[in-house]
Amino acid sequence: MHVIGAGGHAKVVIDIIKSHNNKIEGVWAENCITPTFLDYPLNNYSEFKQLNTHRFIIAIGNNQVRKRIANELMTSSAEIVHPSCSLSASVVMGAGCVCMANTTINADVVIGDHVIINSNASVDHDCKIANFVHISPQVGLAGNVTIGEGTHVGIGATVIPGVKIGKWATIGAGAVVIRDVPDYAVVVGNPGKIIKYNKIED
Ligand SMILES: CC(=O)SCCNC(=O)CCNC(=O)[C@H](O)C(C)(C)COP(=O)(O)OP(=O)(O)OC[C@H]1O[C@@H](n2cnc3c(N)ncnc32)[C@H](O)[C@@H]1OP(=O)(O)O
Repeated sequence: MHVIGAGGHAKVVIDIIKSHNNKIEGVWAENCITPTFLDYPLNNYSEFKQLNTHRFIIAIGNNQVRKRIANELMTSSAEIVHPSCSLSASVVMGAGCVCMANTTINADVVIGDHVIINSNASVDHDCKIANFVHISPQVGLAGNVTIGEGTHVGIGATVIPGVKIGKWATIGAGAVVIRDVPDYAVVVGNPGKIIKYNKIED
């Protein structure tokens, strides 16, 4: 498996790949400031396309960067699921997703492409999570929550049933979201309130 990215998120993804006894075939980064990453030689991402392989994971936590690279590569990529993840058989998951340790994803959840479900997060029945979303560690999504493309739900946030969160929004760490959130909104606190809007071109 090839890993694109050489930051903290990539370290955790590499651990998951190794937990399945799969080999790390190469690590690739846009800015190779060091010759190695962990124990692996660091390769320049600009040369990755020439490999023409679908055995890769985009291990970059930033949702916009992950989307740009996914659009550049245009091939399906692997999904990485930690062995401790509790995944309902009815979950539908797109390409390039990462589910980290101790995540729970319950019945009829639909997850798009290149989504991160981070450690100890809980995604309950019938949630719909669009492409390039990041659900941070310890997040709790109740049933029937909808999350739009590119949104980042911060560590420890909670979302009550049926709430719809728009695209490229940010939910602050520890927020309790009890109302729908518009596109690009940044929401913090309990109950969650909008403090500003992201300036993102998607
Ligand atoms: C494995 C991993 O590491 S996964 C990564 C997980 N990362 C996260 O969970 C990060 C989540 N990010 C946050 O919570 C951030 O604080 C954000 C995105 C909500 C806001 O960040 P910024 O845009 O830099 O806002 P800034 O720090 O200037 O704060 C603006 C105001 O909101 C308040 N605020 C910021 N974050 C929060 C929060 N989580 N809860 C309550 N209030 C908050 C600040 O106190 C400040 O209030 P003030 O104007 O009265 O002083």
